[in-house]
Amino acid sequence: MPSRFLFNPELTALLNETLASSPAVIYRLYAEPPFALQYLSPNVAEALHIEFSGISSMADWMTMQHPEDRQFNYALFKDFAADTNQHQLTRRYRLRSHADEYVWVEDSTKKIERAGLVVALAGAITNVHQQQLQAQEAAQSRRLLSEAQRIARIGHWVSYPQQNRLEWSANIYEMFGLDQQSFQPTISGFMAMIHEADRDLEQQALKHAEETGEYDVEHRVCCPNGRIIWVHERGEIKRQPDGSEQIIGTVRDITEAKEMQQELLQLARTDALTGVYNHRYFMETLQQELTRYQRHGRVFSVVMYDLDYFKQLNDTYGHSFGDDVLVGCAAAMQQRLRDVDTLARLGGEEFAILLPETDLAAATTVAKQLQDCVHRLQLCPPQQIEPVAVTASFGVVQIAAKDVTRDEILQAVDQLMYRAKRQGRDQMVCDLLD
Ligand SMILES: Nc1nc2c(ncn2[C@@H]2O[C@H](COP(=O)(O)OP(=O)(O)OP(=O)(O)O)[C@@H](O)[C@H]2O)c(=O)[nH]1
Repeated sequence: MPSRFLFNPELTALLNETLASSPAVIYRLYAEPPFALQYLSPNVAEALHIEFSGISSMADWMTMQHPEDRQFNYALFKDFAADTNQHQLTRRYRLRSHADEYVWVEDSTKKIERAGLVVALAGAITNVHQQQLQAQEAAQSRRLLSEAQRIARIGHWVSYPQQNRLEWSANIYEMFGLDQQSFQPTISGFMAMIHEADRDLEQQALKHAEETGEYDVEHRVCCPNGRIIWVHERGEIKRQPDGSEQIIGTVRDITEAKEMQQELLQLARTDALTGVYNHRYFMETLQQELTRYQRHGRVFSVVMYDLDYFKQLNDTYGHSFGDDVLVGCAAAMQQRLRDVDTLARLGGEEFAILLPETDLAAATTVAKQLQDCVHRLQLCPPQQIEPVAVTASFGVVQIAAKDVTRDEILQAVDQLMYRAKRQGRDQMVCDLLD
């Protein structure tokens, strides 16, 4: 025990006896540098596992501290002692133990004042080693989790539907391009960020969650910075003892995967040479339109066309020029058609067009305009000045029987087109399929 006490020895003994088994080390210092020690409770070795002999001032205490904590800690302490507005200082630092290891302690110092003057500094030091290690471990786990979530583009959230309250992990703010300090998420605010076209999906997912407890949905989010991203959300409803609900979930940025999926889907639907739809997609779309007609009587027509004397064109000007004609012709047609129409290359130089909500008269008008498009193609073969005249033969059919199949439709329009070929080409043959 330090022997330099100002107190009455009897009182000191009493104090030492009282504090001997205390978990906190109690001390008292002079208020002026070098902050000499007035009193130190006798439990230092037991409570903090450190060797205290020879400690008589703050400077000595400093030598016991971890080199990384020392400077910062002393500066903090001196500022506190000098600052008349600061009455208490609490900080954590490491002290060298008997075993030459460092122990985390929490040191809380208060000013003792008499008649407005600081006469001493008194404090308590407690061993917080385990607590600090656990806190550091927890902080490290949080950092790792956050980092892993950032890499995986995942965030986690908790929503409280009854209170319109939403809590987001830091990654979500980053994902949506929002500032965590200034943006306050709410359920209604987030709902407003969901892409209009996906709101029904979201409502269905919420309804499903009410029934099953599980929430699972993919939708787009319109971020305030103008970016539109795709996310996959999964969650579980937790019912609280007070009857309220809480949904805990994750959100994953799947924009890249979605874009790739869309690209692949587009590739799978597209004819590589001309960029218009391919045979398979045309057949799917035709089936859908036929089903709509059978259910709701929504009228539609199909046009098929085939370029005339295309073999001759290939043979004369080369296959590559033939390709240019196919591409140029498809592009001209596409430009003329509506967004709802489906232009597809069925193979070779044969194309088909699905015209929803179009009767035979309107389909015939469209086919005439397409025929003009072909006539107007101004494509010059290599080393030629004059463009080549291109023509096509057209078959046009309006579906007027509900019991037909899509193969029968294709067969019918194909026959009409071949009739146009037989009748001399560069013309169209139109009919009802009833
Ligand atoms: N350049 C090019 N030619 C193709 C392509 N696909 C098919 N062809 C050619 O198109 C030609 C079609 O010839 P045919 O079926 O006899 O038809 P056509 O010469 O247009 O005669 P009609 O249709 O009766 O007027 C063939 O020579 C095919 O090789 C293609 O992708 N590019």
